[in-house]
Amino acid sequence: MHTNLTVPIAHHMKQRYQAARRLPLPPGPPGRWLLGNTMPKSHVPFQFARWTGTLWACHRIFVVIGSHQAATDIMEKEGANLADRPRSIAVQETLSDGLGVLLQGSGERLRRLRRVLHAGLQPKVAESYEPIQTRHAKNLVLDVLNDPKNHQGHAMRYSASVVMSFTYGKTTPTSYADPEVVAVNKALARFGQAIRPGAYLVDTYPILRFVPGYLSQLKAWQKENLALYDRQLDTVRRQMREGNTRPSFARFMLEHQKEYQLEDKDLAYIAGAMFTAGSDTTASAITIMMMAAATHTDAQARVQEELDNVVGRMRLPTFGDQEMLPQVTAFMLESLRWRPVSLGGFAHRATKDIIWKNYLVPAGATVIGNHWAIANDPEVFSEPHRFNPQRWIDDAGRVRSDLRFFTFGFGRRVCPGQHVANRSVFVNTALISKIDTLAFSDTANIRAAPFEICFAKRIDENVIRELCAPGK
Ligand code: HEM
Repeated sequence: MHTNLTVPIAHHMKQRYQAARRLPLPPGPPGRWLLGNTMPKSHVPFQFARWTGTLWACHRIFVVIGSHQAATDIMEKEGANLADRPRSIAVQETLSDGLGVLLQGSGERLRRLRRVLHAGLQPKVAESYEPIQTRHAKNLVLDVLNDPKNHQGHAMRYSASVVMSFTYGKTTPTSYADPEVVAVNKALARFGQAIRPGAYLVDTYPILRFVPGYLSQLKAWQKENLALYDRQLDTVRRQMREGNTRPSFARFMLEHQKEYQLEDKDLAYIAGAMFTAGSDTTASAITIMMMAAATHTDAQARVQEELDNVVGRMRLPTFGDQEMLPQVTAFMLESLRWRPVSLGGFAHRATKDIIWKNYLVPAGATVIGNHWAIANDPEVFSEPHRFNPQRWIDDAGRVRSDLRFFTFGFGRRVCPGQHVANRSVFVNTALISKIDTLAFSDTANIRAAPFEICFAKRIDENVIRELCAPGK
């Protein structure tokens, strides 16, 4: 948080808070008298990263956290007072019928959901999914070699297949055109669209929910989603009755439904949430890692050297090698810091007043840890714009245990899928084929081995045509 920024100008509100609680709010960007700050319409995370501090909008207080220290002190240490989410009428109450995990407010239901998520995704269980990840990562590498242009599509197929495998025990390699994957992706796209800040005015003006027809589209999607998730869980139930299920998260929940006090609807929704939360995110992390590899060949060469030394070329790297592969781990950690998947972070809500360095984060405030700003905090990550995996390595050549980035969010709402996700990124980083900038023909004048580049235009082609027209 930049304490040198000027205070917001929604003065009357600010003074009320200060008088009541005697401490100032963290300073933020200037806003307009009475109206407070105008919320950005696009590229919200980047805009918020420039605006760290307190914002006022629509009579709500937003505290945007942009430094590593403030994230540690507030989001982590005060995690118990920030486990709540701001109310979400459009997505949580309507589209998800109050059943979603990501936007569930704090309290008894959240505790039950997180308990079962933790049990089904904790490190020991995540370890049991490693063979699934290894198998699909090998397919990903073969797909990339076969059709390099479509590497992003392959990463998406990888992530979708892995989620479907460990959630429902699907064994067949999932294609992205698989009707089931198409259906869950449709649900995911609708969720993604609805959750965009400002997508539904009803979250600012709750009265709108009484306007006839206003929420009807979301309600129709809600029915479709629930039917889809029910069908998927029913398949596992049927397989259990027939005695031919494989271990999966869904089976685990069905077997322990009583113990975790979950209703049928909860189960269907939690399993469905695995895809929503874990598919695109993982694909994006893998693609970022590949982007880093393609654009930082020196850093990648170091990873390849380590792989050659530790694993050699007669076998593939495995999870068992990770301890001995600090460069692979560092490359992955740096990719996740360099371009954080959850760029803007998810909103938490303070349920108690939090005091930080003589500032007040008042109860009721929406508190957002801005991953982009924190990743670029020069106090912790020197030259933050540089992609430098070595920042994660200590003097003894090991992965530093004293440095961390908040790839998976904060405190009590930290991503429960992190152990599964990290394994996916690790195994794909270790398996990804080498980008060799010394791959030339053995001839007097060298010729580069085939490689692909995507060109983006800087100048519109019509302008180029015009400039190149005869007589110009
Ligand atoms: C690289 C991949 C992933 C990234 C970067 C990621 C990141 C995140 C972040 C930032 C949050 C919100 C944390 C906060 O509110 O502070 C979150 C929540 C969540 N993630 Fe992930 N995630 C990934 C993969 C996964 C996977 C594979 C799963 C499931 C297997 C998963 C399940 C969830 C769930 C259920 C939540 C909601 C938790 C809650 O609100 O209490 N995520 N994730």
